[in-house]
Amino acid sequence: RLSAVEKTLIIPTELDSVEAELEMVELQISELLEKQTKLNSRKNKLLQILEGACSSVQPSGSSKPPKPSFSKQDLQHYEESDFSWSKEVQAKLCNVFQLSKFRPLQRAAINLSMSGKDLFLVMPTGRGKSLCYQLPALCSKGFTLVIAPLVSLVEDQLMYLKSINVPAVTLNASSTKEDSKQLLAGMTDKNSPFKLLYVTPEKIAKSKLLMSKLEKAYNMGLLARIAVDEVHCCSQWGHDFRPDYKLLGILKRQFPKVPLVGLTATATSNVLKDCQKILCVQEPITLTAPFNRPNLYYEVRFKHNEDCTHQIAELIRERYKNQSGIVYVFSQKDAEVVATDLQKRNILAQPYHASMEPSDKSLVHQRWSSKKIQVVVATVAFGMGIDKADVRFVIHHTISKSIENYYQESGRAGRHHPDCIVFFGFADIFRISTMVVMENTGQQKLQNMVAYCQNVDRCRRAMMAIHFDEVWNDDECNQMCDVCRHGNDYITTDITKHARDVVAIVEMASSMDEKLTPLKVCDAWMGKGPAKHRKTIKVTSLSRVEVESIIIHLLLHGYFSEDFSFTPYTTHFYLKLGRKAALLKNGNHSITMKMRRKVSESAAEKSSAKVKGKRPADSDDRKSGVKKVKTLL
Ligand SMILES: Nc1ncnc2c1ncn2[C@@H]1O[C@H](COP(=O)(O)OP(=O)(O)OP(=O)(O)O)[C@@H](O)[C@H]1O
Ligand SMILES: [Mg+2]
Ligand SMILES: [Zn+2]
Repeated sequence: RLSAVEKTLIIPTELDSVEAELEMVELQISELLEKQTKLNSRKNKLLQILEGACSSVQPSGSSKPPKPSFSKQDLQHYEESDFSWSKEVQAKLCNVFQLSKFRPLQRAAINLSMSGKDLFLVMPTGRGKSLCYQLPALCSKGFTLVIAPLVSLVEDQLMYLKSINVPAVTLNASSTKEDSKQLLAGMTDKNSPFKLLYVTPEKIAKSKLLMSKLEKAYNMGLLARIAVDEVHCCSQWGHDFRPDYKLLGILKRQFPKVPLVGLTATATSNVLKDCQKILCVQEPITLTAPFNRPNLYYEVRFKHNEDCTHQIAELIRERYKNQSGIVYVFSQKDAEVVATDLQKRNILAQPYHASMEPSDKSLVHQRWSSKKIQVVVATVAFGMGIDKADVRFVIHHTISKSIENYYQESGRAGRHHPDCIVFFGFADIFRISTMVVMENTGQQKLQNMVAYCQNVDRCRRAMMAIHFDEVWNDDECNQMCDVCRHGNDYITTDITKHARDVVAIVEMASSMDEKLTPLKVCDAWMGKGPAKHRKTIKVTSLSRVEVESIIIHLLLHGYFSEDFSFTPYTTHFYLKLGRKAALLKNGNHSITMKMRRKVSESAAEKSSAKVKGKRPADSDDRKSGVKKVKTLL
């Protein structure tokens, strides 16, 4: 038997090696999971392609004729506006919802639903799915039952509906007895005191009283429709499975004659098939609005902090002369500052953010819509109800906090070949990161956005498509993104040595019980840190942009990770070693990275001044004669 002393000597060593091995196992697990996700998405893609191929080569004499699916002609029929309810629908669109026209597929979805069909509606986030059940609810006898996953989501909807005087209610844990009683009575009132009843799926599962009232309303013909929002939550294969959604099959079983509409922004065909089974819907029609907006040009530019507003001003004054646009910024303060900066440069710009008086906000909106001002410098608060066809540019002064947000914000651009440019700044990543620190998947979503910006070799649309789980063919971009337009304007480099050097800096700091922010790490690595660090650091000769790109790459790939520290006033972002950092100890491990070729800045600037009216990408295009290309590293 080991003596106590021997134990204290031997066990720590073994513990170390077990821990190291565990780390490796965890790493392998996470890599396998990543691989699984990729393979699954590839599988789905192949299945869909196969599905398409099979249906087009179906032999005519085959024993099982293909199921009649919803054809283009069918869709055309439902896009018409000569149904018996069309006049009322149009009037309510204008008078109640205060919208001038439908967005793609909204009319078809509403007509299908009004015709009593079961429907799955897949439409990108922010495109107006809610209208597709709210408007029919107003044009039908009785009320519509809406299932939504979150109380907060329901509250948002109720607030909005209240503001436009649509009677809607919810039954949840915080409803008082008196309210619940009144509400339940309303369900069987022929005069329907409300047109929409929102509940969470738990409520359906748990409240027998609710089910019995629904039954009664159904028998009286007052249950007009069932809407299941975020319908992908039914399926375990979806990205947001909620067990209570599994029980919603009861609705179609109990109320087979009530049309159901399921809504989601992201669902593959397999997920939808699963939802169909779970919800017990026989033959739903699926309408899918393509996420792709072919006329938008997507571009990412590096942000060199001080002159970002200058660059934006140049763009607005030259390329977008007299044309409307939006500049999205990170904070209310930024909105004020950037707007003032632009004004100083003789651009008609005004800020827009949540703390402004409602009357001021609508004044800015009005002035912009009527072209009295050219640019709105806005936080994300600027969004609701913007539908201006001639928005020529949407420039992001700061990256969005997720691809979903970016898609939605850049989507505010109009129909005439607008440019969507995002300025990708190193420091901004950490500002946003600390802002979303409390959100469940905040960091992951931000990382995806950062990866979108950092990407140099994949079509921007492809990146979004993958994110939204869409089938995508790279040719469809038509060179309408900077990556497609510039083809192979990047190089692949081995950065292992650099990675070791910069990881060593963070390691050194932590051995001295110090924490470094990403900016401090950059400085230290470039030899600008405090003297006590400089002795032990291998100072790099890389440029600032290169240094930043490498740190971002290491962060995205798990060699670094975020280390938050909270004070009563603010949250700090420090870098610490990530789960993969240990791999660098292995002499055989290597890291490669794809980087943009660096165009000599003065040359780029000169040519961008010349290409008035051309697309931004042309300014640093190889074709435009900029030959001074210096490769990175
Ligand atoms: N036809 C239209 N014209 C202009 N704006 C519209 C139209 N239809 C809807 N909108 C606006 O679009 C915004 C987003 O709508 P909605 O909340 O229904 O999106 P959604 O598709 O449900 O997105 P998510 O997937 O994020 O839930 C709302 O501000 C709504 O007023
Ligand atoms: Mg919605
Ligand atoms: Zn592209």
